[in-house]
Amino acid sequence: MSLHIEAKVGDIAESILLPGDPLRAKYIAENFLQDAKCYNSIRNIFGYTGTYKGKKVSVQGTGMGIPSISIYVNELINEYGVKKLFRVGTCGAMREDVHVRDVVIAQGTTTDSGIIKSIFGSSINYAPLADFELLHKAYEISKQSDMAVKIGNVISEDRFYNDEIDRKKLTDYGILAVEMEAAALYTLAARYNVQALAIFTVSNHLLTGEETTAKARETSFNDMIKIALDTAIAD
Ligand SMILES: O=P(O)(O)O[C@H]1O[C@H](CO)[C@@H](O)[C@H]1O
Ligand SMILES: O=c1cc[nH]c(=O)[nH]1
Repeated sequence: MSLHIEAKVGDIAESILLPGDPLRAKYIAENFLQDAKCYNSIRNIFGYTGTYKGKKVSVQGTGMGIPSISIYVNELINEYGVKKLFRVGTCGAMREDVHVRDVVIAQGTTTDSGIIKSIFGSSINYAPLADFELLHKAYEISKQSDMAVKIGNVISEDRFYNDEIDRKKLTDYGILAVEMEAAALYTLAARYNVQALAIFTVSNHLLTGEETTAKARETSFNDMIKIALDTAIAD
């Protein structure tokens, strides 16, 4: 048992999906995994282990923001030996060529979070990147299934409500979308020499104000979840 996860060592698979929303973890366990068992309910940040196509996979909520995901990622890697981590999150589209319900995969992340400065100081602008092997597999899987996927740079912002950031400049420099955790996932995965990939469903559009209905979101979430699970079990 770690401080925030009550599982025993061995209860959590080496490959894990990480939604921010603990109820999305429950949804994934109930709809995609066989024989899923809940191993964590501390703070209602649920975690489950089951099988997908015969292989052991876990899914763990991480909460919102870099401080929260950092706790779970640290404990999963260092206390439970997790090796492949897939964030399955929602994001807000920032460009016209990214649409609501698209799947976005973060090849790299940009961030205004203090995590980079707190590790590297002010003279290094570290670039948190996806694991290339996982990114390549996820891209191939999405192509085989004809899923619309955009791959590129996303911004992991510290504040959900942020009207002071220069979004025009960020989109001019290629940022596709905004979310709140991937930069920490990629930075910690690099630090501990494990593999990580962040996959998103676009839940809203920052330019048009468009949002998804709960039902539409569920279907497009499913594409993201399938890409993550099939990549998680690929050899
Ligand atoms: O849907 P999740 O995975 O929580 O991700 C996004 O949604 C939350 C904000 O509503 C933040 O955690 C953001 O990164
Ligand atoms: O962080 C997030 C996640 C989804 N949509 C947003 O606008 N921001």
